[in-house]
Parts: sequence; C-alpha cells; structure tokens
Amino acid sequence: MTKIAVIGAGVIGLTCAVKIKETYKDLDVVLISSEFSPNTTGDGSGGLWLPYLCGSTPYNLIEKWGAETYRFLYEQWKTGGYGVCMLPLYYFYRTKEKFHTPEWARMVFGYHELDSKELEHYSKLFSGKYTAGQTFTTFVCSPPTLLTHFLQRFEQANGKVLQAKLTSLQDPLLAQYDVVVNCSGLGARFLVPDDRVVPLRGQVLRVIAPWINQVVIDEEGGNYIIPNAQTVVLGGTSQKDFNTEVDPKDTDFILNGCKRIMPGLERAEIVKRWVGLRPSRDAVRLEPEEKNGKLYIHNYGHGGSGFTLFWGCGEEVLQILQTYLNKNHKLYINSKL
Ligand SMILES: Cc1cc2nc3c(=O)[nH]c(=O)nc-3n(C[C@H](O)[C@H](O)[C@H](O)COP(=O)(O)OP(=O)(O)OC[C@H]3O[C@@H](n4cnc5c(N)ncnc54)[C@H](O)[C@@H]3O)c2cc1C
Ligand SMILES: O=C([O-])C1=[NH+]CCC1
Repeated sequence: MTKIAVIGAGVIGLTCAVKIKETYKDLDVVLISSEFSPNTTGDGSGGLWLPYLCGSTPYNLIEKWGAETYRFLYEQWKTGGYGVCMLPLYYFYRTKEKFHTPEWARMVFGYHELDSKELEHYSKLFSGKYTAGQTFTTFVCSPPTLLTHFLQRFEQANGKVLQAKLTSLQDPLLAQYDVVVNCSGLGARFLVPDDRVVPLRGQVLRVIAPWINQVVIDEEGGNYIIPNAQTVVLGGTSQKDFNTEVDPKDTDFILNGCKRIMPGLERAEIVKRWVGLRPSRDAVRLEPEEKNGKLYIHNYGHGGSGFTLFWGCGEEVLQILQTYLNKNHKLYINSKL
C-alpha cells in the first residue's frame, strides 16, 4: 500500500494534501506539520491573486500555475466559496522604466495599461506621481477561511493529521512513507536543507475600512491597500530578516504611505498588526527527487505569491505523483488490492 506524507499545513501543503487524498481515496495520506492555521504564514497574508516577490521563477510557470489558481478562485467566487471576492486592482509605478507588461496579463480579466490622462487623474486622486500603471480584475480570498476549509476537506476525505516538527527529510517519522511531498515553506531552509530559501519579512496592518473596494499598489513607494472580506490589509515591507516582532517604524511607514494614497484611512480603526516571513527563494522549487527508494516532491519557496500559485502548483505535484505511481505500477496496484 503506497503511503504518502505531506509536510506543511500552509496553503501550499494543504492544497497538495487535499488534491492527493481526493484523487487517491484508497491511499494513506498523512499531513505532518509543526504549525497549523491560524499559525501559518498564509493566515496573516493579504490573500490577493497577484504574482509578487517570486524571484526569477520562469514566467511560463508563473503564468501556468497562476492561471490555474486564478480559474480556481473564479469558480469559488461564482459559488461564494472561501470568502473569495472579485475586485479591481490598480498597480502604479513612479518610474516608467520599471514598468513592463507582465506575461500573465493575457489571462486575467480586463487587463488595461493606464494612459497619460488616466495616470494624471489617479496621481491626483492617490497623491502620487505615477508615470505608468496597469489595472485588471483580480481575486482576494480570506486566508484563514480557505486554510480552515482545506483542512476540513482533507479530513473529510479521510486524510490523517500529525502535529510534529521534523528534524530532517531523513527523520524517523518519515521512514514508513514511500512518497514525501515537501511543502515546508521557509522551514525547507533547515529541513532539506536549502540555504537558497530566505525570509522576506512582511509587516502589515489590518484596519476596518468597508468603503474601500479596490486594490491599490504603489510599487516604488512600497505601500499597498488590499481589501479582504472583513478588514483591509495595509502594507507593506520586505526585508531579509527573521525578526517577527512588529516594528513601530514600519507601522508608521505603512500608515503614512497608505493615508497619503487614501486620506480617508485617517479615521480607520487598526484591528491587527502582524509580521510574517515570506518563504523567498531565487525561484520556486517544484520538482521530484528519487532518493533512498523514496519519491520526494519539493514544492516550496513561493515568496509573496503563495495565494497566487497554490492551486496550479498543487496540480503539478499531483501530475508528478501520477507519473510515479504509473511507473511503479506494482507499488500502486498492490495498494489497490
Ligand atoms: C505580509 C505578507 C503578505 C502576503 N500577502 C500575500 C498575498 O496577498 N498574496 C499571495 O499570493 N501571497 C502573499 N503572501 C505570501 C504567502 O503568504 C506565502 O507565499 C505563503 O503563505 C507560503 O505558503 P507555504 O505553505 O509555502 O508556507 P507556510 O504558510 O509558511 O507553511 C509552511 C508549513 O510547513 C510547516 N513546517 C516547516 N518546517 C517544518 C518541519 N521541520 N516540520 C514540520 N512542519 C514544518 C510549518 O509549520 C507550516 O505549517 C504574503 C506574505 C506576507 C508575509
Ligand atoms: O507578499 C506580499 O506582501 C503580497 N503579495 C501579493 C500582494 C502583497
């Protein structure tokens, strides 16, 4: 009987666990993680579909994984699932040279590059000096809602859960598994180990501002405003740092920058200050590795784009597993008997 372990209960690992267990109902699948929602990186994130801080991950992969995730979010939006909202996004640049049309522009709804008249209008409206910009329709989910639902879906499919901190990929706890899906995020730095995984520290505030119904990103200013279902996420920072303490200087930077864009935020009540460490890598690592008679499927290093790539990456992990099981037919057939 093929036995599968998925490491990591963040959005990346939960997606793989759900997809594998729902596809291979008769296989033993266990989700092993040191932390679960609400204590994963995703829980405090903005939950926005936007490729962001994903290093030099090949554009064709961002487009492939991003498109599948965008379609998944669109389907959830149509059925009201996971608190997914559809909303316009405005992305502004102060330096024209820094702007380029992203490869994924052709797969999102309503992509449009702002002309000089529009830029003049929005520069006045958001008190910026924008020389380039783009707008398109995107999705935002409520991360804790999605993470909770995925865990429920996994357990309803008879997936098993184990809270434990693994010391390495050779940890005795993994000895009994034929396949190990490594979705350990920043933990991969120590688990694999892979020193190409580094923390990109992000601080955000959550405020009550129900009148805001569009995403605004000032690329070079470093500030962004991301409405979620109940609160609005104000950001943001990105420092190579393991420090997860809220820094008052960053709070001031975030507040002053976002109030410049939307002065109405002056009166918004701050309900949460949060710091998370993006699992950043020069490129997302999603690949198989056969070693010591096991199949490892590595799926980590999604930087600022875990909620933009998760469903597409999970699909690719499933395809790698399907190829392996077909190749090792007897291994899978036995599990069918
Ligand atoms: C401020 C901020 C805002 C963000 N906003 C967005 C956004 O709007 N859109 C977007 O797409 N992305 C956003 N991101 C990025 C997104 O949050 C991450 O890309 C995503 O959460 C990574 O998911 P993950 O499952 O790989 O990692 P994690 O959520 O960190 O999960 C890793 C899991 O592995 C487990 N683990 C690690 N090591 C071990 C071990 N040794 N043994 C057992 N378990 C282990 C951990 O307990 C954890 O459960 C944001 C990030 C930050 C910090
Ligand atoms: O990582 C992050 O801060 C973000 N990712 C997408 C929008 C903001």
